[in-house]
Amino acid sequence: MIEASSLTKRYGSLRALDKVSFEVHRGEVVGFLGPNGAGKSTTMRILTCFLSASAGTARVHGYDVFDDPLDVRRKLGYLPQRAPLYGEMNVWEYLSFVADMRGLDHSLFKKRMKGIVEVCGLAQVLGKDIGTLSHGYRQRVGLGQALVHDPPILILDEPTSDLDPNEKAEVIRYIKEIGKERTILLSTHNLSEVEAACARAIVVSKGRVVADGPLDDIRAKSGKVRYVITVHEKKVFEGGDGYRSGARKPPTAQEVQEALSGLPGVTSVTELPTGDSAHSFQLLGALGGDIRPELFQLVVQKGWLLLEMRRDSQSLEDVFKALTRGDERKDRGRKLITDDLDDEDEASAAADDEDEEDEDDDSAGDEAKDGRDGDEDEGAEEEAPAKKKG
Ligand SMILES: Nc1ncnc2c1ncn2[C@@H]1O[C@H](COP(=O)(O)OP(=O)(O)OP(=O)(O)O)[C@@H](O)[C@H]1O
Repeated sequence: MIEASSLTKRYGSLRALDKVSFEVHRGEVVGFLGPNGAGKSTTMRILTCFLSASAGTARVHGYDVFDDPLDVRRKLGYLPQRAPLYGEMNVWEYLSFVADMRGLDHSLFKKRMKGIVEVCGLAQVLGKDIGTLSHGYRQRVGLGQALVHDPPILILDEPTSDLDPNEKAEVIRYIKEIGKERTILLSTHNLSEVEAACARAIVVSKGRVVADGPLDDIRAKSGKVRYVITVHEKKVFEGGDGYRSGARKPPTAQEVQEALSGLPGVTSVTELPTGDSAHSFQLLGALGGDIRPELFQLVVQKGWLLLEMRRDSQSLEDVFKALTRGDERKDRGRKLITDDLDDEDEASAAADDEDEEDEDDDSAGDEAKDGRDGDEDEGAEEEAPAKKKG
């Protein structure tokens, strides 16, 4: 449904995308992950025909984003980072306006609205001015506008940024619902959202794809497995049994740490924050083995009171950090275009750079014109639609 092939994008001397390639298949909800400045929005804006690539190709639902932008736009709904909303319109008027722009006749729009209102949770606010809505509701309206023409593919650029935790959870719930029948590419910084909504993720760092696959495969990328063990620090049982009796003294954190570090296969032991009455440690070990039996034996032998023991592959967050380490907002170290341009790239770079000097996030729609498609009106439609008079 989405196919990006060696997409490269230069902004002046900065190579924002460097041969980005991936595919998204029918029915998938794919997380598009990366730190600030990794190139997520740039990729999404190319896929949605708001920006032209400096090199490479992209197809959406079989249509080329450069050659067939109108067909591409018919097949996809796009929620940019800042949803294109008009504060003084009420929700119904706004969605009806978007439907007009999409060429939907009114009866079809009304029919569609039933589903959209339900799936985006808009029933309570249809008559309210958008300017008076909370961020969470505005994002739901943004989702609604992306769905008006019933597209099979949705591209959502950080739809939950700026939302409070409750609003985030709500919007993710609606995205999951929408994802039952559609293909979705969802960019976010929030790893728990990816874990909640997606089975697969693509991780980008410094303009390159550094991981692409099912979440479990990405978690396993570190090749390490994590154990968490928590023992009680001073538990005394009613009947006098527990640490107070016999030789069993409450263990100190140092004692526990040393004993855990001595287990075979353990590569690192880190203390985790806990309440006052427990010692908790994270252990890293090789993916192949399982040291839980040895852990259990150690606990028994030492007479510790075990509160928790679990084993999981490293968290997505750990792997994400490892994969994108050194990717900084300021683009330090990002490859400059003069590094390794081929002749063709170099010839077009100067012209592209001139075109792109004026680009900023609010000038959507003015970029798909550098010789690839030139369809400016359509480009302006989604991200900054011209408002209808009257
Ligand atoms: N119009 C532009 N002109 C010049 N540089 C740009 C422009 N848009 C983006 N960039 C740069 O390109 C790189 C990729 O930006 P992009 O917005 O695609 O990243 P992102 O992963 O979406 O980041 P964020 O999560 O912060 O939105 C960044 O270094 C950014 O500063």
